[in-house]
Amino acid sequence: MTSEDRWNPGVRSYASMGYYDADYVPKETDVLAVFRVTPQPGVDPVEAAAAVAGESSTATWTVVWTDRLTANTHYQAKAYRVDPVPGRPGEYFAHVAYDLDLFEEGSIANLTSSIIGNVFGFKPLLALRLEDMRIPVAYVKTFQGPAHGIVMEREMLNKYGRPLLGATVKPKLGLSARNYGRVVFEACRGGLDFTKDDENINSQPFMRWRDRFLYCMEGVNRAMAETGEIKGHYLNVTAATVEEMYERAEFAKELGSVVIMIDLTIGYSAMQSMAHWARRNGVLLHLHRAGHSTYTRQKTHGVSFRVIAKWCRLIGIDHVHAGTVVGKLEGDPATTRGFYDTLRLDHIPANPEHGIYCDQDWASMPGVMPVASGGIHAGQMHQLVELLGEDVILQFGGGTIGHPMGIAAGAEANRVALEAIIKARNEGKDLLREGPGVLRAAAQRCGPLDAALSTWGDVTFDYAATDAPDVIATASR
Ligand SMILES: O=C(COP(=O)(O)O)[C@H](O)[C@H](O)COP(=O)(O)O
Ligand SMILES: [Mg+2]
Repeated sequence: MTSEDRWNPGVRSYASMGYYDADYVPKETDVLAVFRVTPQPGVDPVEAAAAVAGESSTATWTVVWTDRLTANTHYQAKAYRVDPVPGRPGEYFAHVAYDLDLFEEGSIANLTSSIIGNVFGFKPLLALRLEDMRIPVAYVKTFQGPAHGIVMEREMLNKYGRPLLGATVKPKLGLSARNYGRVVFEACRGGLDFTKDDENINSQPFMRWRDRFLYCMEGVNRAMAETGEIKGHYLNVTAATVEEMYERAEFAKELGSVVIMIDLTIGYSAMQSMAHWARRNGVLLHLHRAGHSTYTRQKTHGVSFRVIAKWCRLIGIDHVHAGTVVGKLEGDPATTRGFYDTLRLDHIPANPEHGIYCDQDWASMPGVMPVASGGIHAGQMHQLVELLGEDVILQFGGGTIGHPMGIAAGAEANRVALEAIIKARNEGKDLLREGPGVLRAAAQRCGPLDAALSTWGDVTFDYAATDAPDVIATASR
């Protein structure tokens, strides 16, 4: 191609416009993205990858002469590697590099408007999934990061050496504020560290937010007085406007709450505003990933949750739901491990077996506390600790509130099970093999745990995972 051809008016391939460069060596400061591209029949995978690079950076469908008024090649994203996905005919991993200058500092809204802006609707692609991103340290440093982070949270709560325990109040909707507060009190006095509003508890006619906050904090304060431990209830401040969320958050702080909660549905800019508020006000920020499965679960189209996890860490969330593996909701063990590593570690090397396609260096940005929640119970405690480690919040909603002897007994069962399993871990026991025996032994001295094991001990959710990594063979498949 002569340079004159490149600027002839009309339509030409994205690859020939410069959006594919097999020789490109990414710079340390580039933002990298790995997409799973499924081209339409007859569309060349390299051209499809170039189109993704083009449409997510500077290109449109035709040559435009105004490109020549810019440092065009500098601003063009470049697809530099296209590999077939193992075992998935018709799908390709396309690696794309974006110069740092394409993005506004500290803005997930801006980053996402490029990377997942238009391109997911592009007709020549049957489907498109953002699998992973490498956020360069130069860009990491433009974000606040977790309002407090894992280390600081443990200091604030004065709780070390074990996972934290929580419960989502059930039923999800319909309780009056006073009864809701009773559930909070019972669960906290029984041994949990936290209780939690559900994702869809905001300010409905059956319970307005101010009443809920008052009765929840009454429950938290009474439980703290009774147990001598710090307790919290994630007061969900999700609302229609950011102004309203600020008002609710201020009231939570005024009542002495250590934590507030938001839902992913509020959007990235609102999340960033709330993260900045949380840092300014010394209140932990819990995020429920409500809605994420609409676009994270299916392998061929959408955005992997590992990317959402990275964005959450940059945004400044302190807690984020990240899966249980053994519970009622989607969670392949290897993929979930990738999410947990992304949230907690300082440096994460590429490891396709865990769905991690790019090295990620967080440059000491604090870690986000992952939350395991959704259909878990005390009988799984050994698996949860083995699979998810220590820096995690284990949340048993039904698995506390559904206990046959009552809510405080449900909480006690979970706390005793956890402490027995942590003791066994500290003694070097093999949790997966010996864990059930450890739990049975603890249940002999704890009626509530005995009742939990006989009610739920056999409950499992054994379904094939939808979102397992595509590598040659993994232990999880
Ligand atoms: O209400 C619950 C769990 O209740 P229960 O403990 O009674 O099943 C949460 O909304 C889910 O955990 C969310 O899922 P995820 O944590 O995967 O985002
Ligand atoms: Mg829920």
